[in-house]
Amino acid sequence: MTAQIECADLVRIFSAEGVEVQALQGLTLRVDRGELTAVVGASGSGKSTLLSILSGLDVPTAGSANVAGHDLLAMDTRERTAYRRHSVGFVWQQTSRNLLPYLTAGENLAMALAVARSPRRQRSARVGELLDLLEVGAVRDRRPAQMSGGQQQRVAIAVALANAPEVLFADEPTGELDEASSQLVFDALRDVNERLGVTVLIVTHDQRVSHQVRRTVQIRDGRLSTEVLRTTRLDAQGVEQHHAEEYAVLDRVGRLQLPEEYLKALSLKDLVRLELEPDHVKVHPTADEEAPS
Ligand SMILES: Nc1ncnc2c1ncn2[C@@H]1O[C@H](COP(=O)(O)OP(=O)(O)OP(=O)(O)O)[C@@H](O)[C@H]1O
Repeated sequence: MTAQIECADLVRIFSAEGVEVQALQGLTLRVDRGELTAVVGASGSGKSTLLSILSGLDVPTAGSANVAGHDLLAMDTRERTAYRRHSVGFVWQQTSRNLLPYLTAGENLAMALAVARSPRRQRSARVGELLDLLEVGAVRDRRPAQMSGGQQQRVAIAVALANAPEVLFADEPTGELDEASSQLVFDALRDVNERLGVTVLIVTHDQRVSHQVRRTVQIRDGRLSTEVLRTTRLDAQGVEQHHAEEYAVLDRVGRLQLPEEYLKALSLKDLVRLELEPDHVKVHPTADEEAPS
């Protein structure tokens, strides 16, 4: 498989009024071409910082980042603009960032196609095709305020696909939607991923996204901590069974983050005792009297 997004040891330090904040602390992530992946994490974990870097809006303090064959640290301003215009697409949480309020769905899309330099004579047909793909052909002549939240986001996905991007980034795409509309938007993202083969990265604080995608990676304190992989199998009756398994991410130097509930359940802190067994590693809490003074 070819990597479509590859970040290694990403560090981003912000300095404000003499205080340093390490938003990313050595984050490593690989997403293969055609994958549909979600990045989840609590507020402040570093999700927006990662997305700003991947979308070419920000540069990391250290590490490497490569998207669709572009080295994001080596690009000059012109290459950065071309990268954003031709290689990647964006869907943001707020409609106002995705669609112009005074244009209809069709006009928004036609404008995105013009910016993407799509041949003029094919534009009208492309508008129809993309709106139909997202099942929002019926709102072609409506302005955003005349659409439901779910329709706005699906039109936004159509607009994001206007430049036929290799990678689609979606930042909290369901943040302002109810459960039913969120489902439609996730279905739409899954559909464009499957039908067009575009690599999709969804960034969200909503843990429920892991039911919607095959792979969910969790950021904690600016680093990947766990990964949930969902698989679908057919049972003996031929009925689809979904199975989700959570893995801890082990980085190149052997660091891993234990899930917070494990730390709490066994009061694990500061020092733990490790024991190597033939096929696994045990982690024991250290009793106070055991701990070196
Ligand atoms: N421009 C900045 N200057 C200073 N600190 C920043 C800046 N941007 C982000 N941070 C800090 O970096 C850390 C990670 O922030 P980030 O916005 O990436 O998290 P997040 O997971 O996207 O959070 P949220 O879900 O609330 O948007 C936070 O501690 C944040 O306060």
